[in-house]
Amino acid sequence: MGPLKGRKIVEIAGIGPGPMCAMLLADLGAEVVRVDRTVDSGLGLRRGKGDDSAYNLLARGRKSVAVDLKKPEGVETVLRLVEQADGLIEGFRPGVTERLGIGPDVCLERNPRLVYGRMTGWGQHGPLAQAAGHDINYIALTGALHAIGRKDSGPVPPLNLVGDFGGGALYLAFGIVAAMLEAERSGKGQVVDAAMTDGAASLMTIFYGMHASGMWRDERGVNVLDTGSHFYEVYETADGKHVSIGSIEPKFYAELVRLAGLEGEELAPQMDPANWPGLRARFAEIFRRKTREEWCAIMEGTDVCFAPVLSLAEAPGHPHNKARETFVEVAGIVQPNVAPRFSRTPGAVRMPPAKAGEHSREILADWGFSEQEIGSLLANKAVLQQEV
Ligand SMILES: CC(C)(COP(=O)(O)OP(=O)(O)OC[C@H]1O[C@@H](n2cnc3c(N)ncnc32)[C@H](O)[C@@H]1OP(=O)(O)O)[C@@H](O)C(=O)NCCC(=O)NCCSC(=O)C(=O)O
Repeated sequence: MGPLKGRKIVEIAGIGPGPMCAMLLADLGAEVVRVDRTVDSGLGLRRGKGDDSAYNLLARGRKSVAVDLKKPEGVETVLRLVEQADGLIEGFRPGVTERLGIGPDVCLERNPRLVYGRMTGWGQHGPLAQAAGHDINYIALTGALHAIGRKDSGPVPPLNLVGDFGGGALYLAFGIVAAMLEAERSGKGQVVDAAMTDGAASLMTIFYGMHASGMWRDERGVNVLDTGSHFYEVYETADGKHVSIGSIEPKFYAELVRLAGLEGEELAPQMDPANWPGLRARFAEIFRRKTREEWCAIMEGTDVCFAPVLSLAEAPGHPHNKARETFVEVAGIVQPNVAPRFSRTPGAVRMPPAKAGEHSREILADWGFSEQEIGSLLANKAVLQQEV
């Protein structure tokens, strides 16, 4: 099931955004084969409890073949998968796949329709292209990191959501799907260069417009949406928890004022930034008077634009999330469900994360390798079968 059913993708396993992109495509029905390493790269998930791979949720929905790409037979194995694929995902430093022998030129020669998806931080070229980095560095270069945080605080890294996942995985997924659509018409594949700096910069588009118009000051924590205003804020409640308020429009703000019990009070005008610190102090004092639950009873589901701030442990249990099955339990682990939703061809979490090389024999057989070929690849350790 899923709108990408029938599409075949080869994922050369990496970290962070590449696996997330592969997960998104697999959730929507693509048949993704994950090419893992034959030895532990040391880049995997750090051990929490139990078996690492079971908790590596970004690896869900697809089978794994473990291939040693430093062996010519391993390279040839991947190229044979590539011949049959619609797309490929890789997330190494620029030049790594070329040196391994699975670069875009070689792959597109084997399969001219292939969409070759490349996930990096800095992109395939530019002065920083060869430097190591992580999300925090990539978003630092886009204006995004500078903009996030409170007045008088330093920048606050927004987890690795903006670079790895928003600016990286999602743009690569979008790029791969767009290029696959184009390949259907032209018969030609191409390279998709998804750089997290480009993606994170793209996510900042609206702020560049607001800045150019004079509506956004190039400082943290003094603007409408960056906790500068009192009506787009999180407030602490009597029990030390928090609620989120997003009452931007005057009619929704009026509802906030009413349900906060401030209707009778002479409040300074909402939209003048000069009034924001004073109004924030007033609302902070009001919200501290009741618990989060009590505020939910008053404001949740109204047009205040309100929601309780839930923790990871709490979120899956919220009635709205439960009603919509926003979270799902797979193999005993609660996790976010597939998004978005399709009316005719819904996606699904098809399987829990595989161990590296768990399906090596099965994948190769499915993709047309003979018993003899599989036996020889296993014998010379170009491919490893993990026994589970
Ligand atoms: C993350 C990295 C800095 C990690 O750097 P390195 O550990 O030095 O890896 P490189 O990419 O340079 O090279 C990968 C090496 O793995 C080897 N390699 C890969 N697959 C295989 C298999 N199957 N078999 C054998 N060898 C393999 C490959 O030949 C390279 O080795 P050699 O042949 O010996 O060179 C880089 O991969 C990178 O810049 N990637 C793009 C951006 C990125 O993903 N950033 C992190 C996002 S995650 C994040 O931000 C976060 O988690 O937080």
